[in-house]
Amino acid sequence: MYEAERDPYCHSGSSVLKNKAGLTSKEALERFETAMTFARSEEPLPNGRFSATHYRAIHFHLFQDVFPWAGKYRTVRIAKGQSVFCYPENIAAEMTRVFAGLKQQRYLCGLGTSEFAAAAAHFLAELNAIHPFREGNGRTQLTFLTLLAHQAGHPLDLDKLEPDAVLQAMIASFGGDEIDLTNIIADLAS
Ligand SMILES: Nc1ncnc2c1ncn2[C@@H]1O[C@H](COP(=O)(O)OP(=O)(O)OP(=O)(O)O)[C@@H](O)[C@H]1O
Repeated sequence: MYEAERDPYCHSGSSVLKNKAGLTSKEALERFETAMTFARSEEPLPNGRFSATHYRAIHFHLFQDVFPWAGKYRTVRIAKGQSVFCYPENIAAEMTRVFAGLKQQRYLCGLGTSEFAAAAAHFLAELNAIHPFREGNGRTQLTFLTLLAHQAGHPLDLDKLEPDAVLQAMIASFGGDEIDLTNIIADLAS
């Protein structure tokens, strides 16, 4: 049923997201997205209190040149592979819940590396299951995790990051298995 619905984020008859540059080819949009988000990632990132508002501000910062809805929660249902993400009507409440949990855990400060990695993996798995934005969730997750890890005293060495392994670990985390994701974060943090 969802597959048959028209995606208001795309022009009719196309699967390319409407964008600020008016690009209509998937490849051109990907190149544009990569260039613009890279340039924005080199700028100072928005300061914030590691809240849902802060998370949205980071998405806005990275994607402001690309999508008119940067920083805004999606309004359509989305899935990847077998993973069906949070329905749009529940996103705001779920984001509030997950970020309240982060606050309750004192933003993961004061933990040893393995405890930090396990808690960060769980947080990331929950964020991924929500997938609050129509696009750009992965880049926002990684940017936010980098900031969170830094302030928690476990700065990440992103040169060690292996995108394929992270993707497999994220998919496993959707099914409730957070071990690989925990190990990857522990490795990046040490
Ligand atoms: N089948 C899946 N199940 C669960 N999570 C998935 C699946 N496929 C990809 N993901 C996760 O979804 C996120 C990517 O989401 P999205 O495509 O919105 O972000 P992006 O920033 O546009 O893309 P990317 O992270 O690939 O640059 C990543 O964290 C990725 O690990």
